[in-house]
Amino acid sequence: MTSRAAIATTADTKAQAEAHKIAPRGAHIAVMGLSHAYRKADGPVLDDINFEVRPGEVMALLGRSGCGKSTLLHMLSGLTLPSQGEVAINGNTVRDPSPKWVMMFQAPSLYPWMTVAQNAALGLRFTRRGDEIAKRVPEVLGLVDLANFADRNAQELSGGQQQRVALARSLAPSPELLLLDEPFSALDAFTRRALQKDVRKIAKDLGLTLVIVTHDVGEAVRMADRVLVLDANPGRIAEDTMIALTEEERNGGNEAFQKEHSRLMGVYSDVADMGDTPTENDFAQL
Ligand SMILES: Nc1ncnc2c1ncn2[C@@H]1O[C@H](COP(=O)(O)OP(=O)(O)OP(=O)(O)O)[C@@H](O)[C@H]1O
Repeated sequence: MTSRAAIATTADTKAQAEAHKIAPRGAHIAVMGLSHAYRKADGPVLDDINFEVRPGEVMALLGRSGCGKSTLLHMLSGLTLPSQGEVAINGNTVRDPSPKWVMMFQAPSLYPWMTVAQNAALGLRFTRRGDEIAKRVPEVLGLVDLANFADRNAQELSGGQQQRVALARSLAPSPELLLLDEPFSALDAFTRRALQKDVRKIAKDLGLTLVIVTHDVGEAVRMADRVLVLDANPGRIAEDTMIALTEEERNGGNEAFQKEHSRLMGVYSDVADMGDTPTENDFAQL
């Protein structure tokens, strides 16, 4: 007789295989000698940035307000072109936005009068892949845990649920790369943590590459395999560090997490010249 555990394992494997069919392998990113000035007179916002992101890696860009994180993310997406240097994705220079790399922002920007399913379908409509909607939308709503909300109006959802719809809309065209610009910063702590965990899991299950901009050390420790800490005026990479935690440890409330959080907080404090070290209060928020 087949055991329950065996059935569960088969189902998991099938779900994973399906998930891998949904999205291709994550993108490889190479940033080479990138510098940028919005206006010559103001001097560079970013100066000589060089790094690579491996396919399937989750990378956090951590830095103080104004250090150029969003500017760098816009350059990864092709929304802004650098004054010098280049971004290459899978070996091709990025010159324009593409449905293969999608951005998510703090505001989910849904159409409130449309249903969840209609909003989730927009990415496919805009890329003229309307024929895939019937199959893809239920798949991505399942991934973001909103399968039962397909027919609800977007305005009836909570902020966290709306961000899940925005995520489903981003995932529908099967991107290789997700670029997140502080997407959870307007949410309460519990909703934020649930989304941090789920987005990392989805990226890992699908093999997507993920780059997230944040100034929240806890978010970087929970989500990232690797963190680039940016210096300001001009923005430069001051530290490139791995987060060595298991998936379970990333949930917080354990010694390994607190150690990584404390270490990264120390690095960030030094780079950002905040002159403070982690306190008991910082841990109270973990
Ligand atoms: N379109 C623009 N035109 C001119 N200057 C800009 C433009 N966008 C950003 N800047 C300037 O570039 C610098 C970096 O801005 P950016 O938004 O990239 O920083 P950030 O690290 O993402 O900040 P935050 O965490 O507050 O969002 C800032 O001094 C900002 O004023």
